[in-house]
Amino acid sequence: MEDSTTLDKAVIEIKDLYKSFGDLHVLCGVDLQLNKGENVVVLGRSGTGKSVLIKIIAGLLKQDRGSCIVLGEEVSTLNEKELRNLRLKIGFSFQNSALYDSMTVRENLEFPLVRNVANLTRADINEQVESVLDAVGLLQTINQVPSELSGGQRKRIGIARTLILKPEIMLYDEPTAGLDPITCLEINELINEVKEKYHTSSIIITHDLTCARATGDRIAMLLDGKFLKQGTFEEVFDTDEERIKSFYDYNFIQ
Ligand SMILES: Nc1ncnc2c1ncn2[C@@H]1O[C@H](COP(=O)(O)OP(=O)(O)OP(=O)(O)O)[C@@H](O)[C@H]1O
Repeated sequence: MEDSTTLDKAVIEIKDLYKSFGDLHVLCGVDLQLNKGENVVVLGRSGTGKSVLIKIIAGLLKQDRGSCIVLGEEVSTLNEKELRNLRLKIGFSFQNSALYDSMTVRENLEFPLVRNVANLTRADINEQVESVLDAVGLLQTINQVPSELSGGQRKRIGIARTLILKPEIMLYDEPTAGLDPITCLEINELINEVKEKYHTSSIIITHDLTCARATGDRIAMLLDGKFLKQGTFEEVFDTDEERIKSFYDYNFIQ
């Protein structure tokens, strides 16, 4: 019997999810719950199906079996209009921040706002752009173009661009990939600040254990198509399970 208080708190509820591509069985009975205000890290080696999982959550792929309920709605049953509405409540931070190179930071941030929110005055737009830039610590870059920014700064602007629509859920795909260790720490801090300031619930996809430890209230370890273990960082890695131990050792001896 489900606990109704737990269900009320869930913003994403995935149950017994399966996804194959021909003979390639990628997800084989995945269960995952993201609660309101929580950061869940999905850890797994390359090719284990982390991106496939994110795409099912975003309605970009359909599962073969099982359910994926996001903000109370089974994603696979939504039509295009319903999907668009749902996606407005989800902020996607992708590996390449995909900013528009020809636009300034200000214009990059205005773009999603003007496109998705009706009846904003010039003052509203300025206020929201400046507020979100301030939140990511980059107000001073407002008139610069992406090519003048560092990789870490571009990542922050990418996050700001998703935050400007005030999403309830953030999906971070490899937020620290390709960044130097200090910048990685700054991005980890930012992910935690976003949770506090914007009250988001987040799934963070990574194979960076430092990021996982710094940002995850809970870690879910994806292996062979299933979550092998879920818990705090210590709970997951304090184990005799060989596959988890080797994942840990490999990451820290690189
Ligand atoms: N549309 C698709 N058609 C066929 N195979 C696919 C498709 N999408 C993903 N796959 C396969 O599913 C497997 C899981 O891919 P996925 O991109 O989810 O891995 P990942 O865990 O995100 O890896 P990485 O960390 O390298 O990004 C891979 O073998 C991939 O080739």
